Amino acid sequence: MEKTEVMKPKSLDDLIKLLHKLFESDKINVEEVQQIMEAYDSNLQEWKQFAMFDPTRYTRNLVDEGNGKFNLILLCWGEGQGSSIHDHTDSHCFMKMLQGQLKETLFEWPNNKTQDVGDMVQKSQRILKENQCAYINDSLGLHRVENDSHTEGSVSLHLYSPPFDTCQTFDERTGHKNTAKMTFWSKFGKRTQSETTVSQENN
Ligand SMILES: N[C@@H](CS(=O)O)C(=O)O
Ligand SMILES: [Fe+2]
Repeated sequence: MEKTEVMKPKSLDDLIKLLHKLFESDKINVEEVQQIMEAYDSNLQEWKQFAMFDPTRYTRNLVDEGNGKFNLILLCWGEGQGSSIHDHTDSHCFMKMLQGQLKETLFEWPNNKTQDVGDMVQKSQRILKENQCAYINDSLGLHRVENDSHTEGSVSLHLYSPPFDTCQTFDERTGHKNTAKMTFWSKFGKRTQSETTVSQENN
């Protein structure tokens, strides 16, 4: 089978330009987006302005609003920090590693919608390495992401389309579900104000 040439972004700005082009169309090609994000060679100088860590939890830093079609968010994961098990609100989720590693654990949806059902079923687990780009949506399952390094922070770049600001989180032992509001630690390189001190839920 013929392999189509993958465009290689020359910089983070170039990647963002290419993404704007791709998302002009109503139909998005998941593999193409994934390949282009993977083809960007992470360069600290280009994204360090967005990288802000919090000692208590992972941070979400808005990089670009994608003309309303997507959100591009840089996530900073301190040593041992991770997310709870969550869904992605019917959006596409691309996750590109910029620094360090992250462990991604996939879970099945709990099958009883009204009652707690006990331990959630783990489907698979993998380590995401620098420059790799992973993809998930709700039909593939739920996930939890963790930086299990004791010595190094991790940084990842997430693209969500369409954008969303709430998701569902799940208790690993019971399958019990909650709605979480997702907030930004910073927007376009500037620390966001009081709204985040009121609710710092992420997930
Ligand atoms: N989906 C999560 C990060 S992750 O664990 O994939 C978020 O946007 O906060
Ligand atoms: Fe996620």
